[in-house]
Amino acid sequence: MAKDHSVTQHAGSDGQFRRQESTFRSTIAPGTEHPPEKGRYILYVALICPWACRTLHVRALKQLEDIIDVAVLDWQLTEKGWTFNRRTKEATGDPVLGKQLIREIYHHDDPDYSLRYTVPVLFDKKTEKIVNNESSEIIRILYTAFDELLPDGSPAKGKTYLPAEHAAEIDELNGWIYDKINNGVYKTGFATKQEVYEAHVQNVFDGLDRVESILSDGRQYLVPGAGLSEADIRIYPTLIRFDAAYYVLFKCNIRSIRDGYPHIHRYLRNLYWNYPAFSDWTNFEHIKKCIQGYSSAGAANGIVPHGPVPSILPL
Ligand SMILES: N[C@@H](CCC(=O)N[C@@H](CS)C(=O)NCC(=O)O)C(=O)O
Repeated sequence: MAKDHSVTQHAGSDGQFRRQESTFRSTIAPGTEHPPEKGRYILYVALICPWACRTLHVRALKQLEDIIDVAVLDWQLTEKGWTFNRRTKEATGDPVLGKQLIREIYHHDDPDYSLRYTVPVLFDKKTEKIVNNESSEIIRILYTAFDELLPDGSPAKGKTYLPAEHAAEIDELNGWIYDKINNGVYKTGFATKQEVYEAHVQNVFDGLDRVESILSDGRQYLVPGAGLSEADIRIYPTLIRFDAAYYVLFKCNIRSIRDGYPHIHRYLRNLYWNYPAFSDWTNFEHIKKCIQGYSSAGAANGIVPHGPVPSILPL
């Protein structure tokens, strides 16, 4: 059996949080161990998690709701990791193996697995194996792997969010947005030394300043020529959680999006209000509860912060 690590410890002795490399990195393709098949795969997710939600947004954009199943975990990251507790109406339990904890899914595949038990997990119900636990790869799998199963005439068929002619530009944005914003908020929030926190919080706001300046020409998408693209899909889950969660929980509070970044705020509300694939899979209740979930040992005292009110402003 794998030895346990501490789920609640995120930073090393130098006060720095370093995200581990995901280890399940297979794909879904015809003729492989994991061929595309309706109803064969399930995504294990927590709705508080931005990495998991990017896979849900793509699942919805690609109209794969009838093809790939979803299991929603409880909102709280406990000392045993994510659980299948069913305290909210969204929580599904584990419909495949009937497990109680996400770590049991990992150990079902690999009894020796001893790294972090993260979501999302893309799981093959037939082989009972984890296909992939890296969201940036899962979304790319979803762009194409199931296209042959989509009905003819479906606008999602053949639609990729990484068009070849814009791939380099999207990758360039992904690189620094990951470092400064997506992962930047975690590096800030999990820092356990003041000077480490100070450096990272500045980095987050440098990143937001840069995004604000890109969007200041009024564009609706980060790469206008590509329309909605992976760059937007990857930044959205962090931006939508920013004021409700990261501003409070991770002390990313130099400015809020709502009051400090008019162009990002406009851009974010456009994505939320005009794309059900984003809003349907944005659950502010779970997002706000995560503050309680992540801070059980800290000053949160089990209280879920009330604001911001409303959770998102109208367009
Ligand atoms: N590289 C992974 C990161 C996923 C990740 O860190 N998920 C967090 C939730 S937001 C998690 O499950 N954390 C549990 C833990 O670290 O114990 C991905 O993008 O898929």
